[in-house]
Amino acid sequence: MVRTTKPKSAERVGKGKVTPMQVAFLVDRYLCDNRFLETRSVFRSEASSLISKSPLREVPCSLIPLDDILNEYISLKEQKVIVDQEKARLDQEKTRVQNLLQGMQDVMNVYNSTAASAPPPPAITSSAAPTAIQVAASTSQPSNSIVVSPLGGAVHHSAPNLMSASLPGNKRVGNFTAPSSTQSVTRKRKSPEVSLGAPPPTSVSSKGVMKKIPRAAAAKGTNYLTFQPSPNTQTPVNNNSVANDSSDLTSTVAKRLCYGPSDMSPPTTNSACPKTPQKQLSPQQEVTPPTNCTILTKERITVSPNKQIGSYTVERSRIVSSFSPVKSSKRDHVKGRLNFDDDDEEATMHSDAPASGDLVSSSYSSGSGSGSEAEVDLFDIDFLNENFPFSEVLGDFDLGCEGITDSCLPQPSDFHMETASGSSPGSVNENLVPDQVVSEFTSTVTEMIQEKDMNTQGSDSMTTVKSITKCLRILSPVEYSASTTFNLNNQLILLPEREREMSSSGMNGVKKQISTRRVANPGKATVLALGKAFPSQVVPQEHLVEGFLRDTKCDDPFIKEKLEHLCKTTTVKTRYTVLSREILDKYPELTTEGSPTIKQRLEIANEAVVEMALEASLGCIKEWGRTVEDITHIVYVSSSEIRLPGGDLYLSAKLGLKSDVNRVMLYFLGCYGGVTGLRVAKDIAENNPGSRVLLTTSETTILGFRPPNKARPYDLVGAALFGDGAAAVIIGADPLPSEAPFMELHYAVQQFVPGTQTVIDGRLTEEGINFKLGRDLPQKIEENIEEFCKKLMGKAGDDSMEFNDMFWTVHPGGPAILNRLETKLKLGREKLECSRRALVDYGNVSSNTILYVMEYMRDELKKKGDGAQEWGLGLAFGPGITFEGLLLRSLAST
Ligand SMILES: CC(C)(COP(=O)(O)OP(=O)(O)OC[C@H]1O[C@@H](n2cnc3c(N)ncnc32)[C@H](O)[C@@H]1OP(=O)(O)O)[C@@H](O)C(=O)NCCC(=O)NCCSC(=O)CC(=O)O
Repeated sequence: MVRTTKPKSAERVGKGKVTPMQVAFLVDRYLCDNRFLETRSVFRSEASSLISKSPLREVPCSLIPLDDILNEYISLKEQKVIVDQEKARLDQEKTRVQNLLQGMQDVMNVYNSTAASAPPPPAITSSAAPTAIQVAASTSQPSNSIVVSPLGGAVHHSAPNLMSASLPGNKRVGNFTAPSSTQSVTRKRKSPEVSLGAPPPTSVSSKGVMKKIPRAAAAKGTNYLTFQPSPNTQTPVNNNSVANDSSDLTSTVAKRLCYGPSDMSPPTTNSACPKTPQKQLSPQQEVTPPTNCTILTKERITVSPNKQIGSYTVERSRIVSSFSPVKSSKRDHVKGRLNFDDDDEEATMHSDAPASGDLVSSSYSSGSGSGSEAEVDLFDIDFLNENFPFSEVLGDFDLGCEGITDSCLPQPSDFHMETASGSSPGSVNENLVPDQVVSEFTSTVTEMIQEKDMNTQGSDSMTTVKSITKCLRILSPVEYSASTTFNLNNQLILLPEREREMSSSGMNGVKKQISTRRVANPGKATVLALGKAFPSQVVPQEHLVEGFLRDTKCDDPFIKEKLEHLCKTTTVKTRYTVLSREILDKYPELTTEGSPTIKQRLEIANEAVVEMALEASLGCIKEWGRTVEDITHIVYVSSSEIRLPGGDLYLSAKLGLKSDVNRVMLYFLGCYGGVTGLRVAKDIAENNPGSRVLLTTSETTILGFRPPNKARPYDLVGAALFGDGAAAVIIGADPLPSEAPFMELHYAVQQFVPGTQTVIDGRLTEEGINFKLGRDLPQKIEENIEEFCKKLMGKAGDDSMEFNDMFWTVHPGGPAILNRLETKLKLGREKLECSRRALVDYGNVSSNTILYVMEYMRDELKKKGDGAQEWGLGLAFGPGITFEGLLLRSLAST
């Protein structure tokens, strides 16, 4: 037993843990052991004060040799350096991983704000928006707020003086004290203002219409007469705008109102995603570390980013075995034998300072737990939300650390990696759908320190083994039709519909259904993205008559009354038009009956349709998320331009498509052209593996604008019904995980009704297009539609399916057509709701309209979730009379 009195603090050396007396004994022992007897004698006399204070005069025999202590000290120092280096390296790794995860989260946020958001509607805004609707003053009076009708010469103080509407065929509305057409067709709709009038006078483009208004000028609004919108009214367009504006896919143009003020308020962006508080992961179970110094940590986090239904699983398994007790006791042994205060006969005592072994293990053992597992529904996590705390959840996630082959770390000879990690870090679930895994990060950090050569007493050895296998698997962000199950390795997997049965009967492990989203049939064309665009001028229906009649210098009360009636019964509330005050100023001959103006009209139209098509295509490609280089084919549909080469080439060039993109131009099909485009794109996509087809439709009514005439009553129908715009979709089969198909084009049919070719009769003349619209069109459609629909339905392979079991995406040629179809097929009132909404919001925009309806239908099907129908029909009608039909399959969540 070695005892000493407690040293006074003033006598302490260094941190006060070793006393001069203890050192003196060690030196004395060293001199004795090495037989430095003379020196020892001198030392003993010189250090007699220290030695004499000790109750022991002689060095205890059991005192550990100084050499040994120093050797151990050096060894431990070396270990500490190694550990510090490793710790620094792991910190770097951690930073790297956190950056990586941040990047992933950013990508997810982008995904969230596009694919997961509802598509935007056409301009117009919520009445609640803090907006002043502005009406442009005449371009000739840029600085005042009075609207001047250049045609009538009258000065008006109200909006009805403004704008024009243009219509296809012979039905056109005139009188365009419209805003300068220098406003871009494609201006962002985020502007809080809906401007009605012309921007500051700008030089009129030689080409006519679509020059962009300088933003600053538009913002100043010096040439605008400002109207306050009614706070209590909101057009359906507004509703849709708010509901759909999040995707930012469409032309976000600051629209100018034509023909006066409206109750429209500016478009708003609605990209907010519901933020759901995250569930806390269940706390890890604390376990008492066993006494073996092996640390095994295994974490697997499997996340399905499907926000609808999903699962997030955290699996942590750690076994922490402390170091060999011998190790710590060795140190204690050393210390103890120096400690003269200890009561223990063996002079062992516990140190306040951590043992060197603790230094090695401390950075890993803190979270020691065992076999904990947390599982959280993605309903509550909102994985794609920007607040999803990836980095928090993943904490000290280690990626890419396989190479902990730091040469300074001794490798244990008896350590097997597989044993430690418990799984192969690189193993990929063989049950996953090909291409479904977007990314997988697996990392194994293994650290092994074997202290073999420490000069310690006895058989002490220290072996530290740390293996951390962490696997983050991000399944396809596509809301894939799948059931979820866990494979043998307990990895979460998603199975497509066609594999579900197999999984339910034969799969081992836990099976858990997290998503029932439908998968497109292999090889079938799907709609992968959608975009739309509109020209700058907005035409509020209630102001159309006055402006149109003024611009066309028509004062016939009969025509006025009839047009007013039709403006109401068409149900249209807003339309967009290329034709503007500026154009009418430049081309006054457009309002003169019989004047040869085809050249002027084409000058305007050719440029305008391509510009709108460009904007719609860009929005669509943005939503799609891939690059223009990935577009292999383009189908361009328009009945509003004529030139060689056609708009397909101009559009391809402006988009920067590859020069070997395969182009198809579909001219002058009329209102069914959008569905024809879908059919052609479908054929291309299904017959060219890997192809991606951009279908763009673009129309303006400028070719058919002309003054009203009693001899052409159908012109008035057109004036009250038609609008301008563009739309685009990407079509492709076998979607990639990064793509988000929402509709399958399952089957397509075109058919004409014999003997009806004169019902819609369009003729190109020197004066533009004359478009005769037969009164009997709704009836002809009614008579033939049922058989046509049944033909399409039959391809779904479900004999029991009835019309009301499907969703209906129908071109809204006019209310009479929709009403007759609804009555004939005994459809529920809600079945044609999307068609009616598109008609109200945009009017009949010819070939584009079906795509606007499809966009609304996409939203509806998503909203319905489980209640959404799987099968639907897409229908459009036009000259011929031609029916174009598609059997559609919704891929929305169910
Ligand atoms: C236009 C309507 C909204 C009007 O409905 P109403 O409820 O007012 O009642 P209504 O049908 O009696 O029509 C009102 C007045 O307009 C006249 N009227 C209606 N349609 C007419 C036409 N095509 N030609 C000439 N006049 C017409 C009626 O004779 C009547 O006049 P009076 O009182 O003097 O008797 C509706 O008829 C309708 O939706 N029609 C279908 C429009 C259409 O054809 N769309 C397809 C566009 S072409 C297309 O989409 C494809 C393509 O372009 O390729």
